[in-house]
Amino acid sequence: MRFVLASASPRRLELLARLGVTPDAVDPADIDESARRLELPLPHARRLAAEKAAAVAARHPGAVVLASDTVVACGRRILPKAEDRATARRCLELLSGRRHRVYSTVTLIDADGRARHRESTSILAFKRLSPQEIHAYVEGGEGIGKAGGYAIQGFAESFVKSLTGSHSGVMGLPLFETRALLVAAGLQLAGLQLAGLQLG
Ligand SMILES: Cc1cn([C@H]2C[C@H](O)[C@@H](COP(=O)(O)OP(=O)(O)OP(=O)(O)O)O2)c(=O)[nH]c1=O
Repeated sequence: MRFVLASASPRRLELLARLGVTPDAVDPADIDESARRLELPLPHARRLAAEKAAAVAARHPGAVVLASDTVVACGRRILPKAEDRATARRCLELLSGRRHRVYSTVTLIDADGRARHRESTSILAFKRLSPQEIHAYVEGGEGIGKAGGYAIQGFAESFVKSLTGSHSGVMGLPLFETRALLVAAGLQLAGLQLAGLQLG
């Protein structure tokens, strides 16, 4: 069975490797990720994971395709993926001293073309960040290319006063939900087998 990861994110490939899964191909969907007017954060994340999976499945008939989307949200507001320093700074100013949510959605299309979906919601509280801390973090560049302008897998973990939910979900691929989808599609998870654990 061919397995295709529909993602350009190196974090997703790394996280998948923790489940003992190496895709046969990595084929980023490259779809329009802009939010629709009045679209709320979770429906937005659901729609994008589904659209990424469908776009890539169309290019790989008969393969199992996994896609994911991660959205950082402050209330009803979707924070952008910070493609430059000015955007990253605005995101951190907004997140400073507040609680926010991170939605990570996963869609898996199996070899028969059936789509299954899971999602994880995390609630994080950031410490209050001084202008100097924001400046230093943004100049360091770690948050560039990341939703919400920060990377929990890096220095930004030290901004997190509390996290309820999924650390891997915040990074981009929630492993609990992903494992369940892979097992349901009949993929062999080497890590679990080596450990002699039961799947399912
Ligand atoms: C909040 C947060 C996000 N991110 C990353 C994960 C995702 O790569 C990115 C969110 O953007 P996404 O649009 O979910 O993913 P992507 O465009 O990078 O990759 P693709 O659509 O091809 O799968 O932000 C972190 O790495 N750490 C974090 O703490």
